[in-house]
Amino acid sequence: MYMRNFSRLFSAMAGPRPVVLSGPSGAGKSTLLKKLMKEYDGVFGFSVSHTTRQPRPGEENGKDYHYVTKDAMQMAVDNGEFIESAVFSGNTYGTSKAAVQAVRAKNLICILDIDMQGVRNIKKTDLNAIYVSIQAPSMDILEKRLRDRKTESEESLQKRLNAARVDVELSKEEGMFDVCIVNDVLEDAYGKLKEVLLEEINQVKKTGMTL
Ligand SMILES: Nc1ncnc2c1ncn2[C@@H]1O[C@H](COP(=O)(O)OP(=O)(O)OP(=O)(O)O)[C@@H](O)[C@H]1O
Ligand SMILES: Nc1nc2c(ncn2[C@@H]2O[C@H](COP(=O)(O)O)[C@@H](O)[C@H]2O)c(=O)[nH]1
Repeated sequence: MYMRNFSRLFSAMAGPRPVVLSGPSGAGKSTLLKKLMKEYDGVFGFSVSHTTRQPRPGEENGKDYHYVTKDAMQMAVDNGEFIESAVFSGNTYGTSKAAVQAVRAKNLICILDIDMQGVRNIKKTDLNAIYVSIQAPSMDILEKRLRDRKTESEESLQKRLNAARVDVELSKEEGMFDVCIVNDVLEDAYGKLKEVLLEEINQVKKTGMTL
């Protein structure tokens, strides 16, 4: 029900199409979106999710995530504050209506970095997003990247690798994604991502200049 209300409110706000990045943990979504936001300052805005997981070293509350307790998250979900929420690797994550509206109010391209459950739920809304799957070249490379990132305990790493195996299969479903980018050489993957988003980028740049 709240999803439909949100959709009505959202479709009333014309603007650039949001971009959903999804793919296994460690595939390189954050790396790619940070490059995009740095190169196109004033074009993209990140939808800051809520999470019950602990912040990693270097992550900032309100910038990378809104870090909340399980109780606070549950209360906000029950209040209908989220467009979607999902449990991933033992923690809850969610996209609030406020996070997306904050970006859209500035007429920026809203980027969401969400898991496959989130993709399925966002697809039920009127967000009219561009869905981009980011994949690692292989499970071995994915595991190496996750281990080298040094953010996960062995238990969390195994949970993420298990989720990744499911994720890889689900992402092959017909019509799930508009495009799939294999993030092997970072600059090549980044080039492909820019190519996919070029039309939206140019539109925002053009509109920005006439404001
Ligand atoms: N093309 C690449 N080649 C080598 N290493 C990469 C490449 N892309 C990203 N990495 C590295 O792999 C690790 C995982 O990348 P990143 O954190 O961006 O993944 P993610 O998909 O956002 O993961 P999560 O879903 O867990 O947030 C990071 O240490 C990053 O520096
Ligand atoms: N469904 C949602 N998934 C989300 C959201 N924010 C992040 N994520 C996904 O969670 C995993 C793990 O992220 P990490 O930062 O702990 O490594 C990753 O796949 C993200 O894409 C959200 O709001 N909703």
